[in-house]
Parts: sequence; C-alpha cells; structure tokens
Amino acid sequence: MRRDRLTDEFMDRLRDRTPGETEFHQAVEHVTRDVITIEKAHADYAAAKVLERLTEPDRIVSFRVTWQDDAGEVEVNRGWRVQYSNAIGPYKGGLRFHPSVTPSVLKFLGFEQVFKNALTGLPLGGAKGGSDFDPRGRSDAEIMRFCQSFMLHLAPFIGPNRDIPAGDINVGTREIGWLFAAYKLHAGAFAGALTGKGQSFGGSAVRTQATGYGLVYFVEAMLAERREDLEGKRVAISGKGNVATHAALKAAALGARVVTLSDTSGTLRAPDGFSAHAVDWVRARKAAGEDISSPPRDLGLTFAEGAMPWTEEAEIALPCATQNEIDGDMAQALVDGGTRIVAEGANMPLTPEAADVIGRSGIVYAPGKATNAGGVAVSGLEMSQNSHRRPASAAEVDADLREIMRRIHAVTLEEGRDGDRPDYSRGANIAGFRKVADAITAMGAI
Ligand SMILES: NC(=O)C1=CN([C@@H]2O[C@H](COP(=O)(O)OP(=O)(O)OC[C@H]3O[C@@H](n4cnc5c(N)ncnc54)[C@H](OP(=O)(O)O)[C@@H]3O)[C@@H](O)[C@H]2O)C=CC1
Ligand SMILES: O=C(O)CCC(=O)C(=O)O
Repeated sequence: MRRDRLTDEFMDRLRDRTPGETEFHQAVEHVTRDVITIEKAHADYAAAKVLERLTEPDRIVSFRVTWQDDAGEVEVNRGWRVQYSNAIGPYKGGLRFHPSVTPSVLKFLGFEQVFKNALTGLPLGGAKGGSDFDPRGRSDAEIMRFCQSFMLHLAPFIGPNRDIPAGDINVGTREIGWLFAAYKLHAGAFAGALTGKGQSFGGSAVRTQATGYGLVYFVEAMLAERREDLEGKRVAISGKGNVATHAALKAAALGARVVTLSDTSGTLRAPDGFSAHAVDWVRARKAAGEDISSPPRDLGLTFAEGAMPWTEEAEIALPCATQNEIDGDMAQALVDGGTRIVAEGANMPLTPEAADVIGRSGIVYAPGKATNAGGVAVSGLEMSQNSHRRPASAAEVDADLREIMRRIHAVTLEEGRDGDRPDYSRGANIAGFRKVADAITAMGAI
C-alpha cells in the first residue's frame, strides 16, 4: 500500500483508540490513504474533522441472545448492531450470523456500508449487525427460535425511518421472514423495518439476485469502457451463496464461461462453464447446509478439496465469499494466470498483501463498496415501494438496478481516472467520502 505521513499518523491514533480491531483498521486505512489529502485541501471538511468523525460509529448496540435448542438446553449468543452513520439517510445494512462475527468485523462492514450506500445515489446511511451464532448443524426450528430472540432484543432500536436491516452471510429471505414476524409483533404494526422480505409481504422483486446481478452489470460497464463485453470470457467466482450464485447465473446469461464456484470445503471446476442447472445444484447444497464436494456426474464438474478458485485461468475474477479470502500468494496466482479484472462481490476480500500484489500488477481492480452496491440499492428501492405501498415489477427493478450500477461505474471512473488504467478504488473512496462529508459539514458540530 502507498505510504504517507498523514495517513500513518492518523492510523496510529486510531489504533491507540481501538486496539485489536484489525479488520476495522484495514478498512479505514484503505479509505484514509485516498481521502486524507481531500479533507486537508477542503477547509470545511478539515474544520468539521469529517474523517475523525467517520472513524467513530454513531453508536453500537450490544445484547445477549438467549434461546432454547431442540434438546431444551439454554444457549447464549452475542448480538450487535453498529449504527455507523445516518448523515445522508436512515441507518441501512445487513445482518450476519457467523461465528467469526466480532465488533471489529461489524465496524469494518458498517464503515464500508457508509461509503457504498452514498455511491448508490439513494438517501441511505450505513450500518451493519449480526451475531456470533453459527447456524451450521442447527435445525430449522433452532434457527427460527434464534431469529425470534435476536429480533426481540434488536427491535427497540430499528424502524422504517430509523434503521432498516437486511440479510448478509447466513441471513437470507427465510431468516428475514422470521425476523420480520418478530419485529411486527414487537411494533404492533406492519412497517418496512427490514428489506429482503418475501415478495408476499412487501419484499422487492430482484432483491435476492441484486448483489450478484449488480456485480456483473458493473463488470459489463468496465468492459464497455474498453469496447469489450462478457461474451466468451472465462470468469472465476468464489463462494456458493447468494452473491456468488447469482453473479454466476447473470455472467453465464451474458455469454461468459463461469469456471469455478467454491465453499470452505474446496472448489468446483467447470472447464466448459457452469450450466444454470449446475448453479442450481450448488444453491440447493447451500440451502440444505451441505458442502459441494460430491457433484452428480452429469453436471460436468470436478471438485478439488481444500483448493481455491484462483489458480484456474480466467480473465475475470469475482471473489464473492468473505473478507480476506485472497492472500498475497493467491493474488500472485491471479496475476500469473493472466487475470485482467478483479471485481469484488464480497466485502473486503483482499488482505492488505493481496491488495499490494494486485495494485502493482496490470490488473484493473474494482472494490466491493462500488461493485456489490446493487444489493443495498435494491433494498433502497424496496423501502420506496413500501412507503408508496406499490410494488414494482421484476423488469422495472432490474432496469433500475442496471442503471444504478452504470451510474456508480461512471462516478467512480470520473473520480478515479488515472492515465490508461482507471483507479476505481480511489474513485469509489473519494466519491463516497465527498457525499457524506458535504452532509456532515452542512449539519455543524453535533
Ligand atoms: N447478500 C447480499 O446482498 C450482500 C452480500 N455481500 C457480501 O458478499 C459476501 C457473501 O455474502 P452472501 O452470498 O450473502 O453469503 P451466503 O451466506 O449466501 O454465502 C456465503 C458463502 O461463502 C462461503 N465461504 C465463506 N468463507 C469462504 C472461504 N474462505 N472460501 C470459500 N467460500 C467461503 C460459505 O461457505 P460454507 O457454506 O462452506 O461456509 C458460504 O456458503 C459477504 O462478504 C457479504 O458481506 C455484499 C453486499 C450485499
Ligand atoms: O440491503 C442491505 O441493506 C444490506 C446490504 C449489505 O449488507 C451489504 O451491502 O453489504
């Protein structure tokens, strides 16, 4: 990573204030290197101490979640909601249920969400929440009871004009249904305090697909800049969840050959490209809580235990699993394999070492805060539909999503033009920062 004295001093102060929060420091440093000189050059931003304010969440709600397992035993987990910034709109961002969830992880995700949501052009503040609850190996009834208890604790702090959670890792439409039912009981009212709802009770068409589709629309726009398209391109994707599988389906529909999907057990390879049928099989494994190690013969897939997708030759790489999934060695494998574009479906999938390797290579890199913003953008559209009490058709939402992703691409490119090779990362950081900074400075010191 580029080094500069101002950022190093800023980061030293942050690390002193927040010891041990490594994921949070990683996310903040990435943004700070691009925006600290913008803040210093802008007298209002500097006087308002925008960056210092943006490295402290508005508040963190922390709670105990007690629930009963199928054997009747009491289980205790921890839950949090990081309400990061509501400078440009109500708090908005997903809920993650995974044993790796900590306040540091949720602070990094909330921080990223602030800039991402600003880039959508919609009035959405940033937040993130979740629990260290591990749904793996739990029955449906146990997961439902956990969701109900989690929401009883969270409900007093959210609402349609206050904070609107949605899904993230291990929180899909099914969990949102259980969370929404508990919210509705608590509030004594039917209000759009969650997005990603089922379409029969206020959910938007295309929200489930939106992050993966949006990622591919962004890549389409990157290719169009070079007068290219997806036809015939080899695309390596990691993950087997919501984002990965919908990115795979959309990329294949636009003519690309998707050559990998993966989970924590290993990587599935499809030298001739995943068919929609093969992607459906992967989705079904995820829904059943099972790994992808035994694909049926007729799907044309081979499984490599413990392997990652990045040694497979591909022009385009879409990491869609989780943070820090690509380390320096895997980034080098991407460079050696001739990858030309890395666009992030996951939030912060590159370690700092991987970001350095890719930064020094000729790869064009686009960060998650721009490329995976399609999910939250359609959540914003769901909020509008709920307020108007008027659902939109799938065709309307998909067209809006594509247009929003094109606009995000245009804005990040405009701010990130750098010779022949666009710096989308710098563009996204600066464009997101300016929007939030303008709102913060306009509101004075409070
Ligand atoms: N859902 C959304 O709308 C949005 C999601 N994102 C981001 O996208 C990423 C994926 O989220 P989502 O698809 O919703 O989550 P899901 O829960 O649907 O899927 C996540 C999948 O990733 C796999 N995985 C986790 N770690 C690894 C790893 N190291 N290597 C390979 N596979 C791994 C898991 O495998 P296993 O089953 O083995 O654990 C799991 O199946 C996250 O970073 C999330 O924050 C960003 C914007 C919006
Ligand atoms: O739709 C939302 O509010 C959540 C999206 C999300 O969590 C994300 O963009 O990482």
